[in-house]
Amino acid sequence: MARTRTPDAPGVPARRAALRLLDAVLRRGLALEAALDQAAAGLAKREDRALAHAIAAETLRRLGDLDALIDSATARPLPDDAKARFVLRIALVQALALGVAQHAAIATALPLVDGGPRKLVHGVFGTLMRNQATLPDVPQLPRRVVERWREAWGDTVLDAAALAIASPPPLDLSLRDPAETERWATALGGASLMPGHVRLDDRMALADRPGFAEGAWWVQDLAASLPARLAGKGPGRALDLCAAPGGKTLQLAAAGWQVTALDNSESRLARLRENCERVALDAEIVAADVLQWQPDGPADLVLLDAPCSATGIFRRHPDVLHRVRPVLIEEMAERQAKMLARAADWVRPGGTLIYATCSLEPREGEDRLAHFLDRRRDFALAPVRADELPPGVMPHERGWVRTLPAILADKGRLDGFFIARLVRAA
Ligand SMILES: C[S@@+](CC[C@H](N)C(=O)[O-])C[C@H]1O[C@@H](n2cnc3c(N)ncnc32)[C@H](O)[C@@H]1O
Repeated sequence: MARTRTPDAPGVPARRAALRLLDAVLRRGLALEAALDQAAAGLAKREDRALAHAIAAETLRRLGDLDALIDSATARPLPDDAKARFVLRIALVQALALGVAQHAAIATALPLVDGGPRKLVHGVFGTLMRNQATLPDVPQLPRRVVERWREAWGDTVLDAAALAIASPPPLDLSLRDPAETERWATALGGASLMPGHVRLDDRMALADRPGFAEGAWWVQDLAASLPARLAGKGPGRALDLCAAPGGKTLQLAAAGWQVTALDNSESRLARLRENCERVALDAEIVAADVLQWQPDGPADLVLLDAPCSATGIFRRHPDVLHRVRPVLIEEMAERQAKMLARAADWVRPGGTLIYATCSLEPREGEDRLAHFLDRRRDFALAPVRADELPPGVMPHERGWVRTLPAILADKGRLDGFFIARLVRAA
């Protein structure tokens, strides 16, 4: 006979959704954002959905430290996938990182154990609280990430990456009109790191901020805004490949390009369309697969913001720290090589190709560029100059851009991006 569960007390459904989210990321390898709709399906209130997301995201940022605490308080380590471990992570992260009162954190977590070891969970949580357990100031990164990034970038960048997840990332805005940078930085109470950019530190709702309704700006990480900045100004025909939700489309359109924005995700294109409408900028929108589609003719500019492991945006998407494995990186690198080969064919002689990924994996950046230049003698790097980048960000000596979490450390840091600008021989 099916067991009926007594209805959850207030506060429990959000924690149950957080548990489903963690399960989706850690046991099924899904992306946090992709799992959110299903995990939070039963939650009527937006605040509950936001709380479930915040608990899961902070748990993923702090996973190693939470597990170390749990292991310090159990006689034998709980299996990695034990429900008791998941529930303890959820209770502890609330009490130690999210400012939830201890009694509320444990009272709303215990019902998640269902028929499991409630006493054990209660006991471990109680012991840690009595011992005044704390989380370290600098979170530990997962071992696999440490190994990969140490080899690629060294210890300084690794330390910066750990520090980068200790505090919430700033919110960057791109302005429709860079000439109005000072005006909007003042009106929004933010700081500008280069023309057309404003950085905010508070978490006020976007729609309540000056300039939102009139479409004066859109949310876009500063590093993510660099590829389209490096395209310069139109006029000309631009293909924005893998365009949704459209940050770069808006930049290109605002800079005077006649943009065709292509993506294979209808739902993400719907957001691109909304963004274009709000900001009153125009683009031709195409729902298609880069690996199948053909344009009518060549373009002056092709920007390929290729799908990637997204490990460069680990501050906002900490799930990548746990679910991205070498096999996924290789799959992505292969797809990027195919996309880049097609994108290159669509650039007119003398035109520009920009390749970008929000990844901290050289396989998706530097290696892709080397592989491409080896095969396409009709393309050469158009070296990026320091004065095209925010002060404090330098191009690589060979002309591409690699942003790392150690850059602009005192100003809120940057996401990890790789950007190469190439020209096709005339
Ligand atoms: C890094 S995101 C793009 C971000 C976007 N350029 C921006 O600035 O807002 C990568 C995009 O690639 C799209 N994508 C993945 N595979 C694709 C394919 N085969 N053809 C077209 N788009 C694809 C995804 O739907 C996703 O929107």
